[in-house]
Amino acid sequence: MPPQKGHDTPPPPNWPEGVIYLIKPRLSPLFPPKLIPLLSPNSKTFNPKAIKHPSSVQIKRIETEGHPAKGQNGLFAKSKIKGGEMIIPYLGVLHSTLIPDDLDENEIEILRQKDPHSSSDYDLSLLRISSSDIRNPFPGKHVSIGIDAAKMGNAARFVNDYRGLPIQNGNTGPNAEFRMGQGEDGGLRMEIWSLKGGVGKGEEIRVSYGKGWWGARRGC
Ligand SMILES: C[S@@+](CC[C@H](N)C(=O)[O-])C[C@H]1O[C@@H](n2cnc3c(N)ncnc32)[C@H](O)[C@@H]1O
Repeated sequence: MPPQKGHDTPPPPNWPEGVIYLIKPRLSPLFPPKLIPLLSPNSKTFNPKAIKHPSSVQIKRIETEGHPAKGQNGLFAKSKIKGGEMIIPYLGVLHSTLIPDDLDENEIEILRQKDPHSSSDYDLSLLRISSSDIRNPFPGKHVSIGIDAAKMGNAARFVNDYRGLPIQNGNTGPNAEFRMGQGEDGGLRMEIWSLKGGVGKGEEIRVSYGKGWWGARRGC
């Protein structure tokens, strides 16, 4: 089968149809060029380096009875991952929201609902800066930058949250976490790191999406 149009390179096994495989983050067409120095502090241009699929992880369909994401995919360790290792950067579309300081809560909510990324289950917050931050090129506006992997991303988009997942190696909590990091090119990015105990061969990599993520979806 020829590679799906739009992929950066042929995707890893079990990659779903309809999602574009990336080895570099992409900028949303609406991303303001003035914000690029925030992403690439060492350069005025956005020119990230390619990131290969790590041999330590694989995407697998979840068949385990009782797993709340049964029938979906998850991210699994193909070989043992030691504690405190960077497992994989989270790639997707980098997008931004500018919120004027003088908006009230209702107006902010209307702005949020207009943002197509706000309803994505694959959207991570990368950076928020207040209007008074000296790095902020938009006076009077709060800037948020996110990474949305709903339509395009790498294997990191398959990492599930630990809540409600079956016990694994005596553990029901997360074995990995999101951390802000910098690529070889100095570019700001979000990464998945193993926690202290590491991840055993064959085990699912599980993070916490945070209470806010679940609160927004459960309406609590
Ligand atoms: C970032 S995606 C994770 C990958 C997803 N399982 C897939 O196959 O594309 C987030 C989605 O995974 C599912 N998910 C992740 N963790 C979950 C959990 N602890 N309980 C139930 N669903 C979960 C939910 O459907 C959620 O919207």
